[in-house]
Amino acid sequence: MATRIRPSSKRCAVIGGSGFLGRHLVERLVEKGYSVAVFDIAQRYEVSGVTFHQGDLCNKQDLLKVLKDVSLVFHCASPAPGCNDRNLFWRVNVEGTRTVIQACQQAGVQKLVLTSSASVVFEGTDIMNGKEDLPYAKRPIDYYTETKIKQEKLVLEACSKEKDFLTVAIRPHGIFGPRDPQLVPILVDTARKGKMKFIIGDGTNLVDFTYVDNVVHGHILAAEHLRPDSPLCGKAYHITNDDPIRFWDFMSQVLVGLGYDAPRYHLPYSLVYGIAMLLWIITFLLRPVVNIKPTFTPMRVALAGTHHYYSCSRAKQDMGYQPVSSAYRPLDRGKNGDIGAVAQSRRTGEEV
Ligand SMILES: NC(=O)C1=CN([C@@H]2O[C@H](COP(=O)(O)OP(=O)(O)OC[C@H]3O[C@@H](n4cnc5c(N)ncnc54)[C@H](O)[C@@H]3O)[C@@H](O)[C@H]2O)C=CC1
Ligand SMILES: CC(C)CCC[C@@H](C)[C@H]1CC[C@H]2C3=C(CC[C@]12C)[C@@]1(C)CCC(=O)C[C@@H]1CC3
Repeated sequence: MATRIRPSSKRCAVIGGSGFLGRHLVERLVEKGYSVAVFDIAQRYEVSGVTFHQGDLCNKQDLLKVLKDVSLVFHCASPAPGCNDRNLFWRVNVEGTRTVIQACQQAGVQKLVLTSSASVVFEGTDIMNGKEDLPYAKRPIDYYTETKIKQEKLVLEACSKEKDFLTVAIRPHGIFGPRDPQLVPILVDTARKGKMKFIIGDGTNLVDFTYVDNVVHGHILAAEHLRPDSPLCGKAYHITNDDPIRFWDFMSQVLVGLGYDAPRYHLPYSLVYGIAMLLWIITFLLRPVVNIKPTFTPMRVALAGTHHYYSCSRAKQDMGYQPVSSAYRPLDRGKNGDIGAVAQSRRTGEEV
């Protein structure tokens, strides 16, 4: 029987490596001396020493070409949470992740680190200092959450010491930082349309917004601590700034920092949630005729009006996690308005 030569543990692949989080992860891995292959449906940048492979993760043959000589895989690809296409979410997050697992096993990959989401336990009601043992949402609030739950279960259940295939899931929440395609752009777009005048609820709800460097750090620590004898095998880990902030303070600081007015007038949470639900039903019924994208989806309203912050004590205990960038407040924006650039400058010492 032919023996397979194990690739170096510093050879890895990042599926979804062209995305926001993926690119930060790739850059940090390169800094740490890893040799990195990116697999993504699109190539959006170039980094010396990184190889790019354009392909769909639902295609096993495409994946096998890249995974054949890596020992570690990070899977951080997903359709954008705001997209409302159930078939796409199922195809990529569920069927595609099944294909990723099979391809990893067939190629002899030893470790798979999944980017899951803390939203897998969020049902639209308050979560305060939530630990990883909270049950998965029984009534997921949207297709994104529904398929992230399935995806996480698939990856964690595939963990097998006998098969020499170890898995772990990282659950970040509300990631922000340089090149964020979602949080600040959606917020600014909403403000430009004059729709950010209202505070949903009493405005005191605490949430986690997590700086992208911390999320990257959590992923790499998880990969490096994932061994057959470690407690990480087949487990999920919250990664946060360990510094929850009032949702509406964060929003106001970003908006005021960028020259917009802070939201001022309060609206009752249940009223706004009810309207968002009604709008969602109407857009669903009208979808065969016209494709409308409401700004205030039930998921966004729920996130804006409830507490949702999580404990990262399991990550501290099992992998020595500590936030690498903590005392950041979004008011400290750069000259160009890129709030993430400020936190990055704290790390690099550059002026922004
Ligand atoms: N941004 C956030 O606040 C949070 C994100 N996450 C998770 O983090 C991960 C990364 O998210 P972001 O970087 O924010 O998103 P992103 O949209 O910037 O990156 C996702 C990447 O996946 C790629 N991709 C999508 N479908 C693919 C397919 N079929 N085959 C190959 N590549 C494909 C896209 O081209 C993109 O480059 C996702 O799994 C997301 O669920 C979890 C919690 C919070
Ligand atoms: C329209 C306003 C009420 C809200 C504008 C800001 C929102 C765009 C963001 C506030 C919390 C964010 C968030 C996510 C996306 C962007 C927000 C809704 C996620 C859903 C991204 C994917 C995840 O896994 C969980 C995130 C939770 C927080």
